[in-house]
Amino acid sequence: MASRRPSSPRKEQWAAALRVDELSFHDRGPYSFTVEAGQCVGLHGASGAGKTLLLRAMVDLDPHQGTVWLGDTRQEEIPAPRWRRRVGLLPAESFWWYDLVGEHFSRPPASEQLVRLGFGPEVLGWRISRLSTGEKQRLAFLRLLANRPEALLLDEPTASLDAANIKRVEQLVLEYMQSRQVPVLWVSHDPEQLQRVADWRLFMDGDSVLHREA
Ligand SMILES: Nc1ncnc2c1ncn2[C@@H]1O[C@H](COP(=O)(O)OP(=O)(O)OP(=O)(O)O)[C@@H](O)[C@H]1O
Repeated sequence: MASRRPSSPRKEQWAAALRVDELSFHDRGPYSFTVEAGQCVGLHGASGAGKTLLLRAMVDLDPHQGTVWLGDTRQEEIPAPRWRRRVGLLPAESFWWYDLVGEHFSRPPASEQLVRLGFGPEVLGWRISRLSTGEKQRLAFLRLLANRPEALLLDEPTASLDAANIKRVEQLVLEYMQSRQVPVLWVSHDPEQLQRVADWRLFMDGDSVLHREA
């Protein structure tokens, strides 16, 4: 983990921690943990353990008890769409509802980020139907960053990518996290990836328990 932090200029910073407070949903939980500002926590556990459900509850996509805090703001204090802009979820499978890539960006993506993930500006005119799975995953990630979320919830964000693009996405997340001091919760089945990106890890077992690991 020692060499993982790229240096980058400090931009706008929010520096708010993300705190999960006695969160339970369906028949799981309660879960409590904190991701500090500028920190990446890796979340792993067996398939079906409930990692995706946890992320969905954190952005109020499923019914739940307990709450989530971003700094001093409680999830239920602000309308769900606004909360989801502030706490950005990258789902394992991205959703696309318009014909063209560019129609899905509320703000234009940073051209430097587009280039780093292998795209030129013309990608904004591409049809969604022509995209490969990996292209969709990279573009969904860029769409998320373009909204400038104050916290990132990443559900297997590199599952469909080749080794070079995995490294680029990891690098971009860490730069964004560090320069804006956002908390990041990163779900992955790859222990080596979590070793590279995470400050510490949470293991979700089948008995609704989260174990903190170094
Ligand atoms: N709305 C729901 N209500 C109840 N159970 C659900 C609901 N959606 C999913 N599940 C179940 O909850 C379990 C946990 O699903 P989840 O997708 O969170 O697992 P996961 O840990 O993310 O797994 P994977 O690593 O395979 O992505 C699964 O058995 C799933 O079928």
